[in-house]
Amino acid sequence: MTATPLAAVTGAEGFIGSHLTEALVASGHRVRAMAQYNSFSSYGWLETLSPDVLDQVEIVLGDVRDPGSVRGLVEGADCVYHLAALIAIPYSYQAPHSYVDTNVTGTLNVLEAVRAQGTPRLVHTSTSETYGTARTVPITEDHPIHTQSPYAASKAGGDRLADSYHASFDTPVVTLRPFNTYGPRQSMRAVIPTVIGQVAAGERTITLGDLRPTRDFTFVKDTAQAFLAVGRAPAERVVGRTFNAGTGGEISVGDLVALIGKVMDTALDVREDERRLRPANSEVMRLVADATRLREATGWAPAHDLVQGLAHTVDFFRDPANLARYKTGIYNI
Ligand SMILES: C[C@H]1O[C@H](OP(=O)(O)OP(=O)(O)OC[C@H]2O[C@@H](n3cnc4c(=O)[nH]c(N)nc43)[C@H](O)[C@@H]2O)[C@@H](O)[C@@H](O)C1=O
Repeated sequence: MTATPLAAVTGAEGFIGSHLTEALVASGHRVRAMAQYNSFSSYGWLETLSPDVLDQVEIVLGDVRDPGSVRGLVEGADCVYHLAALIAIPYSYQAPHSYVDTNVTGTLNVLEAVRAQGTPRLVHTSTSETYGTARTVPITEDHPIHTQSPYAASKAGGDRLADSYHASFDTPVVTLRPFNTYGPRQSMRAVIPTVIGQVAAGERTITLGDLRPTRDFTFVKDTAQAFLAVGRAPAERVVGRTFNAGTGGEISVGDLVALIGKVMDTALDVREDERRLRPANSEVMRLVADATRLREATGWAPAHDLVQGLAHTVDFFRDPANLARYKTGIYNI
């Protein structure tokens, strides 16, 4: 009898991490999930997972900035999924040091722990933001890196460290680069929950920042499957490589508002509020994924189109119990 594989997940209490935790359990893993202690809630979204899932989850409190807690998390794991990060782009202009501490030093701590333990696989999380405004679309992994925010720079720093550990120590790292992921449990600060929340509150004129940027919105359950796919693919196909995870679709923020209105059966007007604009030249204007490499290496393909994913997301945010959780402090920035 083979032992149940143990996956260790940083950022498990967050948006994508909680969906990944569910997907790992559904595919036969035990999960050691690291949740960051905070004064609102210890276990974030992990608290909301079903008892059947939680039966297979060992929750440890820790922080990627603390090498000791990362070492404890990684011990004995068959695969480590590193998702913990500060993710809010606007806040990175105000608190860049925090982003370097968590996204660069935190990643270094994970790499060191994996190296010391000889963990068979590390899946490191990058972001489409590292490409900056697309020079050519769709964006392949060979597109130049152009970091237009401290957030993007901190994530690219983590990516470079991951590459260097593979080159220097043969650390078995795979880098997954998700494009804009959305869905249930996403922070209300992100654009899709912001719009759904305004409509649900009875607004018919939606106020946002820049309406022109285009994005490749990818449903969170598809992103979670992309993590699983690179976590279990044969090493020779994925280790030492970077993979985009996105649908290849493209929609502007303005058109997205109209589409959410359609899904919610509500006609919407939209207004730009210049206080929400990002600093000059910092907004990434265009991101569209070419995920051919991921599909060829693992067979991954998204199972939800934008309308289907938005419908699931609207259902989640319409449930008062879910909305109440945001008010009691379960959120991720
Ligand atoms: C891949 C990437 O994905 C996320 O970053 P994000 O792109 O900021 O995500 P979003 O879905 O909130 O914005 C999409 C677009 O919508 C624009 N936008 C306009 N007006 C508002 C507005 O009023 N609010 C927000 N939140 N966005 C707005 C905004 O400027 C952007 O062009 C992070 O998780 C990040 O960690 C990450 O790596």
